Amino acid sequence: MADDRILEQLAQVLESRKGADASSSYVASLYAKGLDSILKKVGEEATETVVAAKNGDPEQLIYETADLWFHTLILLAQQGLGPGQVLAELERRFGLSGLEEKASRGTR
Ligand SMILES: N=c1c2ncn([C@@H]3O[C@H](COP(=O)(O)OP(=O)(O)OP(=O)(O)O)[C@@H](O)[C@H]3O)c2ncn1[C@@H]1O[C@H](COP(=O)(O)O)[C@@H](O)[C@H]1O
Repeated sequence: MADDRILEQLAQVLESRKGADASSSYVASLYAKGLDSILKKVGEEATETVVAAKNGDPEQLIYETADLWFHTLILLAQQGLGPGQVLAELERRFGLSGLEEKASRGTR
């Protein structure tokens, strides 16, 4: 089972890359290229994720989804946001749907 703190840990690394040397860090090089380049990568990775799903290849789908999540985290960081805010929004929706209560009672 993967450690679900990885998103926050990765977000900390992404934050630390702000102002880092672009020649030694992929993330810093993407920050240096600016928002449009980050958005282009997010779009590409989303397309590659769709293709992986259409190909019916689970391993490729996991790999491409990781690329998509990673580049989305870079986008959030560049915009001064982080995964905590997205997770809080998902948690809020989960609570609104009533599933949270049912899950805690073990009756889905
Ligand atoms: N998770 C990743 C990660 N996933 C993908 N990539 C890089 O993202 C780039 C683009 O990925 P693609 O799949 O699109 O590869 P590509 O199409 O061949 O590359 P492009 O020509 O499109 O740039 C590649 O150079 C990958 O190495 C990543 N680079 C870094 N990380 C994490 O980010 C941390 C900080 O990285 P640095 O800033 O490089 O130190 C690392 O410790 C890792 O944990």
